Amino acid sequence: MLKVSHINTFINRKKIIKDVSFQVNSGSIVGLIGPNGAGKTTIMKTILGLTKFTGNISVEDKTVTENNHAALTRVGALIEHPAIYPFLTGLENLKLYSLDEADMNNIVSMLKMDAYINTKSKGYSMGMKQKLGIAIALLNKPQLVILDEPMNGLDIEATILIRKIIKQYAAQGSAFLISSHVLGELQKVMTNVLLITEGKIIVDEPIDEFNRVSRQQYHLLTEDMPTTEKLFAENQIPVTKSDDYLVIPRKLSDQVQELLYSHHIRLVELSPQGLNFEQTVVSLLQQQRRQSHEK
Ligand SMILES: Nc1ncnc2c1ncn2[C@@H]1O[C@H](COP(=O)(O)OP(=O)(O)OP(=O)(O)O)[C@@H](O)[C@H]1O
Repeated sequence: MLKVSHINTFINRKKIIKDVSFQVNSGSIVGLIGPNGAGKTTIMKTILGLTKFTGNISVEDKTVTENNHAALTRVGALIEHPAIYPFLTGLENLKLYSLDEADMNNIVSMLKMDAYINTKSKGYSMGMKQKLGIAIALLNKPQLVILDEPMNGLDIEATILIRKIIKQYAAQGSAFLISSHVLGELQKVMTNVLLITEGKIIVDEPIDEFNRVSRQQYHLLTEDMPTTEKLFAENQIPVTKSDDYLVIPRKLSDQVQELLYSHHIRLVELSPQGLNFEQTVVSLLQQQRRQSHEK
């Protein structure tokens, strides 16, 4: 569906996105997550042909370029603030983009916007504008929907509703690329995780695989934690801290035990640990930062 191959994106001659490749398949919901300034919005803008880039982007095998947006006719998007004309009503805004009135009316009622859709959008609250932006992105049965922070400003009922609609559209074959800072929120809908930091993708996995691997961590406690930490740093053992413990990858548990034994540091606890999604993301970002400092 969407294929992104080796893209580099430049803003003011600075490379912001660095050799990024990934795919979004029909029916999948890909969560694009990463710290502030990682490049999430820039990737989305690049896919929409709104930035200068090198590499290749295609939607259903049609190539997107900065000057040719023909491949994007069946792509819906909400990036940053919704593009809404304030002196038009919600419905008039939708009509600017809609190709099918029945589809448009269905989206209005699905998103529960009937009560205000015929009033001028300048009077809308932030959440109402956000819903209108999502409605625009969902018009015309899109093959691909790109949503940057879609839950911004939405109350809990609207959030649950949007989540349900996203799943419904995906079940009918639409592909989604969604960024969010609310990891718990994305976790409830996404089928795949894309983790980006400093313009590079460091994880691209189905969510089940990501969750499986994230459980492969051990909590470690020794009788002398400062020396243990120093020893691990000297031996390039990647660790992260979690409360009083150190967290190590399972595959290194034998090596770690030997190292502690040979330095006469007594092991107090070494136990398998299921990190939650948020902890895993933080741990991966910490590891990545350490690796890029070592280079
Ligand atoms: N118009 C611009 N001019 C200069 N630098 C920019 C511009 N847009 C983005 N950048 C830079 O590109 C990098 C990536 O920004 P981007 O907005 O894509 O990050 P993000 O992951 O969406 O962040 P956030 O989570 O804070 O929204 C940042 O370092 C940012 O400073």
